[in-house]
Amino acid sequence: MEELPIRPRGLKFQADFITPAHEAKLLHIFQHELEWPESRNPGARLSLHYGYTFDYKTFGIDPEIPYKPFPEWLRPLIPKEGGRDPEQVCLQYYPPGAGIPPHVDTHSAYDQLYALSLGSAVVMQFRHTEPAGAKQALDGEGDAQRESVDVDLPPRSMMQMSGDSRLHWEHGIKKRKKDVLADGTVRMRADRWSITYRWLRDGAQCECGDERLCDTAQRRKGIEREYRWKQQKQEDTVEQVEEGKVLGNGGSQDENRLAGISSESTEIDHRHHENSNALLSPP
Ligand SMILES: O=C(O)CCC(=O)C(=O)O
Ligand SMILES: [Fe+2]
Repeated sequence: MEELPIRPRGLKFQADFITPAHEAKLLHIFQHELEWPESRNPGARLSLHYGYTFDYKTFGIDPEIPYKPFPEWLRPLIPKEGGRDPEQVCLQYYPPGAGIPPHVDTHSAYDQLYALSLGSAVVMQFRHTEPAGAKQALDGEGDAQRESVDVDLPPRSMMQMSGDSRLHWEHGIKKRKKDVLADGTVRMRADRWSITYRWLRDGAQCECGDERLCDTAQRRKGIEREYRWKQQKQEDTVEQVEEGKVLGNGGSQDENRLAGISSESTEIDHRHHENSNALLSPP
């Protein structure tokens, strides 16, 4: 696959991964043979999952949910570069006007990531937030700087998110019925399907260290903070004993929670975390 010569780096692309005739057969299957879940909100994105289900409590495969074998039509659509079959494949349907909020696919859970587009073309936004103080001349926003890049996803194209595009940029699709292209053309959206392929990361820990986007880095930071907090508490206690002060019971439950850590970890669905600056609770 060819890497696109753009920021974010690491975005690889293959146009015409399948023929229009093959695509037409798939769309027929998607529209007439598959049972889609009932939509809670009319006009929203729908998802069907194949393979294993990831458990966000244990950060491993959910043993409660049986493996769902890949259907025959899916087999020829699996990218070969992955080496082995992906552990998880997600088919999504986007009616015109549907989107997916900006997110990064959970770092610790998943390693490689590919997505095949079918039906309508759509514009996907990649965005990157540079922490305050970084030199790049980007759009200023508060103390951080945000860069946004539109990537057009034509039908039948396969995209791989690797490197920066996988780990350090968020991606999403705006909820709207039309896209405005780089040359100003307004393009109406129609029905779109995508197939996302995910390979589980060995050991379920990511080493990228990006505290904005990486759940492993965020969890480690939380544990480190708690450790420092406990150390400090111990040192204070020793000082108090030495000074002959009266001791409390070592801190209430509330105090023992991590200080200053928000934990809004929004899930797009059960297999997939929408990014937030989420910090997980200590294990
Ligand atoms: O619809 C797509 O092309 C990608 C969707 C996505 O970002 C995801 O499922 O994680
Ligand atoms: Fe994603």
